[in-house]
Amino acid sequence: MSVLDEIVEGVRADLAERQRDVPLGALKEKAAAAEAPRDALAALRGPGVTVIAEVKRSSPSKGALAAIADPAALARDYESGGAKVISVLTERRRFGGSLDDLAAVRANVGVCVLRKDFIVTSYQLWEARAHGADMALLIVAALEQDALVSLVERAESIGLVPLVEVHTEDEVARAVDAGAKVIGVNARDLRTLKVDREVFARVAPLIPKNVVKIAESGVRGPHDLLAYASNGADAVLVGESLVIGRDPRSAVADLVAAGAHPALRQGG
Ligand SMILES: O=C(O)c1ccccc1NCC(=O)[C@H](O)[C@H](O)COP(=O)(O)O
Repeated sequence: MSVLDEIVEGVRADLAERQRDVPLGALKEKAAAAEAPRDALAALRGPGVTVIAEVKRSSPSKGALAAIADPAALARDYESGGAKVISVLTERRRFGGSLDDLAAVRANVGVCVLRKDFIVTSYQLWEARAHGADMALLIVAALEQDALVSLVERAESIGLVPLVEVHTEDEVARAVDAGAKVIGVNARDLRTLKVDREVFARVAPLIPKNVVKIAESGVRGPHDLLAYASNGADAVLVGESLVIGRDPRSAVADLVAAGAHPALRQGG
């Protein structure tokens, strides 16, 4: 069984418990009462390279990264550094996250919020919206094509922008076929955990021009952002290097400054 399979197995077990505790009807009522979603597509298409900063306590590849007692405070630092989207890992077993983290971040920042998890059912999309998310991650490698297509449609119908994650050329074709408007190329192979920053350069040219392209994983600082941007990234998603550093606000500000360089794309 691959790491991804193991993670998804745990996610399904936790999900079954939540589904017993909170009926879908109650979740839909909570989603209806939530603040309207913010315009994530506009944030991603804005000028410069958009920085998506992640709240990440631990990971299967590195184990514990940072305690993050107050995810909302970290998210506020990210926002004041210039991040336009905050990614919140809500998976519990391997990443130490929760839906409470998502709600706390939503309540404390004005920018868009992404639910980063291993979403396999529409119930999780309703959870994301009910806890204030504007975007939700859908990982192509974790989904059959029919499920991917219906989750993309369902996410959009409830006001979420789906970030459809790929790692290979074939997965790009599946994401495009599913109607993704935002595709993230993860440099990390979720089956082996190996990070290869060259994957973006190889795979991104296959993504249609009108689709937002996000480079995920492996950004250690401005030089990596610039390399991804030179290969067409509209945004970068950064976790580990921000949470292990001493000053996440300045680390985000440095990335934002690099991404605002006039030689790079200027939005649209
Ligand atoms: O981070 C991991 O080890 C990991 C393992 C298995 C599935 C997903 C994993 N990470 C999720 C992510 O995609 C990253 O958190 C995100 O792209 C940020 O990456 P990084 O900046 O390298 O922390």
